[in-house]
Amino acid sequence: MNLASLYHRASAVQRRDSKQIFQEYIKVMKWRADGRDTIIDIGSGSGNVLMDHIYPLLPPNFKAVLSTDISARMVEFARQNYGYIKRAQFEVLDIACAELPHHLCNRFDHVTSFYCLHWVQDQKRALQNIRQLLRVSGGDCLLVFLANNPIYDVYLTLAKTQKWCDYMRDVQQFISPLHSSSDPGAEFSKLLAETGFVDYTVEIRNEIYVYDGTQNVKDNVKAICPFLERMSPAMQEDFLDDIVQCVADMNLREADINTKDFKFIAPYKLVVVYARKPNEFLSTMIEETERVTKRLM
Ligand SMILES: C[S@@+](CC[C@H](N)C(=O)[O-])C[C@H]1O[C@@H](n2cnc3c(N)ncnc32)[C@H](O)[C@@H]1O
Ligand SMILES: CC(C)=CCC/C(C)=C/CC/C(C)=C/C(=O)O
Repeated sequence: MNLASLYHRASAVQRRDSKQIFQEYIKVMKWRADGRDTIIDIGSGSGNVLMDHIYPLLPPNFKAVLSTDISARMVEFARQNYGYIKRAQFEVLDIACAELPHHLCNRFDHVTSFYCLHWVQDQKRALQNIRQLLRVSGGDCLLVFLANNPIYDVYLTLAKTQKWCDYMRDVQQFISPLHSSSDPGAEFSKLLAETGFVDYTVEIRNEIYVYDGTQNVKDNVKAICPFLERMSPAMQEDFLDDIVQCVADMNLREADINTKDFKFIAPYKLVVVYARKPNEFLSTMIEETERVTKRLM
């Protein structure tokens, strides 16, 4: 994702869910007795959720918050817009990378991530890295991401058409790994156990978001759709029109008598994970086992 300024403006559902869930979990998270917490946020995008909704709720004397994203353009946009915040830092980071930069290992009291992990196909790798970001003993993470969303069915439908298949051959890479899971909670819980988290909850929340107006839903799709940058501007408009028609064919579009436009209904499943890293002894054992396993592979 690279359209930072558009995402900054067209990300209402992401802001709504992230803010609400953080307000709930702030009471559950294990904040340091000295209040000097360090936080890293994964997939911060334009930084609006982290800086406008999470940062103001952090303990008053927290030490630092690191905003990270795989996209250098997103990181630069966030730095331009929020770099004035003294305790905020900004860094490019692929949470599914094979090896974490050494300076990030075992450094953070908390890992947060909002609306990012459904973009990551290797979620086990991501969880291993998240665990390694946390301080050796303890530390916790709050992860909020999509299990499924109708936009993925729209992508899969259009990818089969003669008209768009050439632009969407890698469509599967952009579908949430849990989109077609019959039990996303169990699937992700298994990953958490396999990556050494011993104390965790996984909630699957059935949510709905209503997009008012055709242009609004187009802007929200445009902000996150990975295929548009492969098309000319004229083709982009045609593609967005076909997305809207596909949504209508799925009976997710309703006439809005007040505006003579339409409302677009998006029912989706949201995964909310809260997990704590085990104590030092157990952590060390797990990391040693992982190192030996890697050497034997
Ligand atoms: C939908 S945005 C979410 C932004 C912000 N967290 C929010 O809640 O609005 C998803 C972000 O995840 C980033 N992303 C995708 N894959 C990633 C990866 N492997 N590692 C880190 N960030 C990634 C994208 O570049 C994008 O900025
Ligand atoms: C009715 C309908 C399909 C509306 C489009 C919903 C939409 C824009 C979903 C985006 C989901 C997503 C991948 C969000 C993100 O990563 O931030």
